[in-house]
Amino acid sequence: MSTIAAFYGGKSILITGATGFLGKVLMEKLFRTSPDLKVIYILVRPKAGQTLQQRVVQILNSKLFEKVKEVCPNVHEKIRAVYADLNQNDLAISKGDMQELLSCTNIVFHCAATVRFNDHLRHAVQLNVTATQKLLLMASQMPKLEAFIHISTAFSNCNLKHIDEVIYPCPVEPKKIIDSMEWLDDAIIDEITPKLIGDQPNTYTYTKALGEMVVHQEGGNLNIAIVRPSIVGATWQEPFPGWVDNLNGPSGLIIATGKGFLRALRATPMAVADVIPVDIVVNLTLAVGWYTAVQRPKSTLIYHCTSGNLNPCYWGKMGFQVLATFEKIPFERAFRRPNADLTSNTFTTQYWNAVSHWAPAIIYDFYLRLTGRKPRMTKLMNRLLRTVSMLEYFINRSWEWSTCNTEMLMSKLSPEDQRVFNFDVRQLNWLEYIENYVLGIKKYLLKEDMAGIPKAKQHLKRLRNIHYLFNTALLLIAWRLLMARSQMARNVWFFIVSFCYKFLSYFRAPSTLKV
Ligand SMILES: CCCCCCCCCCCCCCCCCCCCCCCCCC(=O)SCCNC(=O)CCNC(=O)[C@H](O)C(C)(C)COP(=O)(O)OP(=O)(O)OC[C@H]1O[C@@H](n2cnc3c(N)ncnc32)[C@H](O)[C@@H]1OP(=O)(O)O
Ligand SMILES: NC(=O)C1=CN([C@@H]2O[C@H](COP(=O)(O)OP(=O)(O)OC[C@H]3O[C@@H](n4cnc5c(N)ncnc54)[C@H](OP(=O)(O)O)[C@@H]3O)[C@@H](O)[C@H]2O)C=CC1
Repeated sequence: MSTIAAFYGGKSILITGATGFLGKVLMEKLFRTSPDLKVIYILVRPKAGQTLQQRVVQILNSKLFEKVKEVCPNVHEKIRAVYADLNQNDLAISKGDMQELLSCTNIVFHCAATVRFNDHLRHAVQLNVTATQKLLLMASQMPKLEAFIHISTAFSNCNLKHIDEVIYPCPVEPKKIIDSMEWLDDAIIDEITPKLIGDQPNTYTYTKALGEMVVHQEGGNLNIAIVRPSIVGATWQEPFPGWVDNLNGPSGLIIATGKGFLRALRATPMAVADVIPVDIVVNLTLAVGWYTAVQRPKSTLIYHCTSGNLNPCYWGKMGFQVLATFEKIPFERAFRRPNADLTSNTFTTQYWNAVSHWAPAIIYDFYLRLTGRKPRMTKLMNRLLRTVSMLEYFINRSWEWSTCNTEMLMSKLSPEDQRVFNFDVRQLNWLEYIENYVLGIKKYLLKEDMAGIPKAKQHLKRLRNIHYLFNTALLLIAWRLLMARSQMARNVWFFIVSFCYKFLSYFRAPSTLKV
């Protein structure tokens, strides 16, 4: 029997961000391995016209939870959705709910965050810093609390090249930032944001670093640990390979490449693609929860959940494998054939942007206009290239994360726990993982049917023929124009034609002799 699974049995667990990518996989694993847990409280807000209950039902009815429903048939009774909005100062939790949470919770997993790189600083601070502060305050009033696990990111200190499992000081104290957000107006915040974030690339990594500092400063006597995952990708093994349900990290760019929109990317092929499967992150997080509660380490331990130092994959290799997978498993209704280049040269990137992104988009919009339809490709391209520019920082650099605490924890696990809560990234086969990732995007994100693959392949063949035809026509037109204007071009043309003629006559002569 797994010690970790047994530990969560009978426990009341509070999860924030349970409706997010990581939160859902965390909840699934908890129910699957510890079906006898008492209750999982999830802090949820209504969204997109759905009530809390509708959101929970939607999650439970998804493919991700199919196995859980077999192992834990009464799973719906064990989830308690609590209305909360972490954007509000009091978190908008009702008095009754608050009392229940305070008196019953044994473990807190704080996953909620805004992960948007370009979020307004006020909003990012509210969610990633102030809400963390409020949750710590709540946790300090929970008499039965055994551990508080905070999910941060390995990129919270991405202004450094080598990152240890420690909290680095912030140039401005989080408390001062929180205070200033209360009285500064949006325009002034916009103005000072670049100065405040300094050498951090965006408000997300900046506020995640502030969030860690808040945990460090205001954790008091709580039993706290911080997990820092790198770029979280689709599931590796559990509950099944390739599950993913949002565009974050590489997923959006894989779609854009597979659909033929993205044909070139400013990325360093030899930079480490520090992607980590979401089930590895979840297994580590649950092991950390157990260890923190049972061993009660004297200080707050930080765990890096990264792949680069133990089993590195590079952006070049990843791109190559993604393209190879499209040969076998193409996406439907592609705009162009998937074929992209990675280049670290800015000039080449601009050239490819003009030739491979803007030109086809403008031509296609022209065609749409001619056929009486609304042009949309240039707008889409604009958004795509803006997104790409936001991600470029992370695909042109490599970082080194030390993983001493993570390795220490692995060594403390029994062989059974190492199997059930496997977070050994050395066992991951990248080629297989990437193939399953692309397949998972097709199935679970794009919701495309596998039966449509032959048709998608035919569509790509048609696109290839159009591509060849278009290029040939373009070449002929260019040549015709050149011939009309340049004597030199005419001379070259004459030389080529007479050479071909002589070449053919040479072969014709012996064959005529034979006859
Ligand atoms: C041999 C060689 C062969 C070579 C072959 C070459 C082959 C090449 C193969 C290529 C594949 C392999 C390479 C993969 C590279 C991966 C890089 C990953 C780096 C990630 C690092 C993460 C590190 C930090 C990790 C963390 O700790 S954080 C967790 C990660 N956090 C995020 O990933 C948030 C990202 N997003 C945003 O930050 C916001 O989204 C924002 C983007 C600002 C827009 O923001 P905005 O302009 O305001 O507009 P939106 O409305 O948001 O979006 C506007 C529209 O863009 C859509 N869209 C949102 N996102 C994405 C996204 N990703 N990708 C694509 N589209 C996206 C959205 O759907 C909407 O489309 P629509 O619905 O309009 O059609
Ligand atoms: N994805 C990645 O690549 C990485 C993620 N991380 C960290 O992992 C954690 C989880 O990320 P991930 O699952 O990918 O992110 P998602 O964007 O998928 O999920 C974010 C979660 O936070 C919730 N949330 C956001 N705003 C509020 C609010 N005002 N009130 C209540 N809940 C709110 C969302 O709820 P709702 O559904 O209502 O929007 C959602 O459940 C984050 O802390 C992130 O920083 C770290 C490294 C990489």
